[in-house]
Amino acid sequence: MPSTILPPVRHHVPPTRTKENLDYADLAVIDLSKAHTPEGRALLAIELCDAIAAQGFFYAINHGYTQAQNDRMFDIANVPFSLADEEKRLYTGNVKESGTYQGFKPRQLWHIDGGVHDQVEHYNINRDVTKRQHPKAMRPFLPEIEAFAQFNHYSVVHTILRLLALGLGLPEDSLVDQHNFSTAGESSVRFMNYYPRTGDEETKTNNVWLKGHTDIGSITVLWSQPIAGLQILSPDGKWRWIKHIDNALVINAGDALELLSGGAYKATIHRVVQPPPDQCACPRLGVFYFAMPDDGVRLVPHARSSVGGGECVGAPTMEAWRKGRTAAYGLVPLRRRADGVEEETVEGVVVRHYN
Ligand SMILES: O=C(O)CCC(=O)C(=O)O
Ligand SMILES: [Fe+2]
Repeated sequence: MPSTILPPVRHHVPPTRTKENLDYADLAVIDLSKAHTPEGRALLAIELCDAIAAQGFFYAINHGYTQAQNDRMFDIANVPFSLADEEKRLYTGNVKESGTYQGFKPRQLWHIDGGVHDQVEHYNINRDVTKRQHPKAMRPFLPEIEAFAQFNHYSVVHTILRLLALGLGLPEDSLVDQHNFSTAGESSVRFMNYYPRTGDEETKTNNVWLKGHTDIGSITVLWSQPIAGLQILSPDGKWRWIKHIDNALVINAGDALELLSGGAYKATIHRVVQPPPDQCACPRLGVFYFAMPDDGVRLVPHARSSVGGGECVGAPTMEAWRKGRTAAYGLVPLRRRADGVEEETVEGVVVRHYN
């Protein structure tokens, strides 16, 4: 029988939530425990499609992970950021050449604005945790990280994809069949740490830490954490804050889902800005699961869906899309439109960045 004693890890004490009265987005809360029956899924599919059409982002609760399991993953998430710089360098991925974020994404890689680069570090682990070597300090936690990836993939992402397929009038497993856990692809766990910036960096970027963007993959699962900063572009054109809910998931659609659904599920534009004054001095630790279709999936709409599709000449595969997007993001000059939105073209598709 496997041991139930988990390797020790320093406890990450989450900062208290902000007392500022922020303009929060009013997001739907989807109760995933209702997805266990076909009747429940039929009802949830309607709720979910309405939520995605209204705001693009939604919360998921009753997903099956306890608060204690969630806390433990944040403790583990903090481990890579406490390593010595030399160790971090050894495990830094070559983002531009490889078109993947596996390993460390160092600070200052991406240009944000006015010559200022990011202060975001992340450590990315493919759901196949054996794909790369990990720093020694991370190795004791790999079985838990793998179990966490499986939980996100099967219990959260597959559940959502079934509901989304139903919403398109497709057989329930149509999208699930394009997101296999063991097929080549880049669905990954990401631990992310934002470091406070200088006043000069804040001024030159208008307090933007991560520019307005859409995510590359199909579904992003963000494990809600107390430091405010994430904002979504609401349908009325205003940026609104995402509120923290204990042990909830904040979920959104990305580019790949927009392409597979023929635009029925839009990739929502979001950004990260400087947290409010009572939180802005703390590093902002995040835990994510970025789900992507399998590398070989061509990003064309499902032919039998209610939005039609199937024919999309020259549409990229997921592999080409994720590599093209990753290699370009924050690293290539952008075309600035008269309205301030910046553009680049990846695999023949126009990608926009918002400030
Ligand atoms: O840190 C956050 O809250 C969001 C990060 C994000 O949007 C991303 O990594 O794509
Ligand atoms: Fe994002």
